[in-house]
Amino acid sequence: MSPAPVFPEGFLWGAATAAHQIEGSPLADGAGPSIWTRFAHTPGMMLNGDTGDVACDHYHRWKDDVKLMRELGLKAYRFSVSWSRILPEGTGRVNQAGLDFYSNLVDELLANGIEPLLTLYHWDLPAALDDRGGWLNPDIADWFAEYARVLYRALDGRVKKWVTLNEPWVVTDGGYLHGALAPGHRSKFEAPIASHNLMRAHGAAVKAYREIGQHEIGLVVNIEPKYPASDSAQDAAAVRRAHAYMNEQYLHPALLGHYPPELKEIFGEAWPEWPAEDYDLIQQKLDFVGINYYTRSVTKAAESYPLNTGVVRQPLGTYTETGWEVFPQGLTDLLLWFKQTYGDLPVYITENGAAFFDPPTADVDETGQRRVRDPLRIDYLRKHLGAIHDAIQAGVDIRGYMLWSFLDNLEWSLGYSKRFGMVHVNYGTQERTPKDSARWYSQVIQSHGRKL
Ligand SMILES: N#[N+]C[C@@H]1[C@@H](O)[C@H](O)[C@@H](O)[C@@H]2O[C@H]12
Repeated sequence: MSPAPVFPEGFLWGAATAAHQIEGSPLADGAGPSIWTRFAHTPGMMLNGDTGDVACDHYHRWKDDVKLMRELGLKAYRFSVSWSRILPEGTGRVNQAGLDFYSNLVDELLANGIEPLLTLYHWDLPAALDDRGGWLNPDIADWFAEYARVLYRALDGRVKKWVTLNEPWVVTDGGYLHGALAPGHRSKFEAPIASHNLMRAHGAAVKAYREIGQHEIGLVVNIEPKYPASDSAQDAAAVRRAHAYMNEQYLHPALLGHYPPELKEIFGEAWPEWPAEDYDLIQQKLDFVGINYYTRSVTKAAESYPLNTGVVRQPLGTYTETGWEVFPQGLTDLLLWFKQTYGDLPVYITENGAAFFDPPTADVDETGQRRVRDPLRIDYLRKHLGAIHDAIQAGVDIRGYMLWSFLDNLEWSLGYSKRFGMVHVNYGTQERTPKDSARWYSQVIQSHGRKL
């Protein structure tokens, strides 16, 4: 029997969400529309025509949700702020009601012994800024820093862990290259510009934090290990391109001050030469990096735009509802790569979880209590926490784990069709029901990981 895993003293056990995915009421109390308010109301963009107009109604149920977090024993909660609740036009006028919402949420978390981790940008750009070019306009670095300063001045001290951007790769790959996500652009020329401006904005926000803040700030990236489908030179080159495009495109400029050379190869004429001062702005000292991990990709050379790579489905693999292979070893491999490439910067696993089929309404067990059995999710979480522990044992400085997600929620353009929550949401009644995985995670937290 292997000894029970031991996680470091102070390891932070939590869960994560994002504003547009859970709050609902996107235009309440003076808030301005975001690109997701617009995108969701554009016919054909969202599965089943779902929108974030109601979502989990967290905008009204936040106190009960925090109470449930405490009952489940969460020590931390990662959430995002909707920029257009704070600055309805994206810059200028501050909407005090929006600021009050998040200030009250932070106070309630702290009153319940839960540490807030605040993400400034989780994809819901103010529509008013998109009208001015959004992430394609270089001025957005200043706009983002202005927004960040409003929050730093209002919340720093109560919030001690800040994140600038969530998954810049998804913002550009989904929103500017392939068009599946807001604002729905499809341009090989726009994607590198959006990526670069996201990273400039990240740097500007970190720089602003150093002038105002007293605590910690970092960047959250979604990265996944790329394994070659064969030992051919073509597949090795495909892995190199896919790895650079997803795993190095944002971490390299943020931590090393340059882009991987493969990006010029991938984008060709669409890859600009950036001024040196941009790299100085982007490469600001960080206190941590957040890694969102879900799956791996077994990668082959293939005709595709613009990477010329393909993903090979594994015949003996286990796959989630989103078609992602369950591969915990990939998380250990990735964390070891991170340490080897970027050094001993502290890491939080800021998202990890899986969508498996859960019923739209909870069952009722023999005692008359609502219940949602989700053994596949428990197995997924147990194995990935084991993979994290292996990386810790190998010397990676991992400081915490934020399960994705606290609640079932709006899975962006997939609507409510995918359930990632440890807590089930009946979207008809808004009833919350902790799934078996939530009860299991409570035990993990209480035992500090020994009861994996
Ligand atoms: N898909 N999926 C689940 C999850 C998504 O819901 C989050 O908003 C993103 O940060 C990240 O993509 C991961």
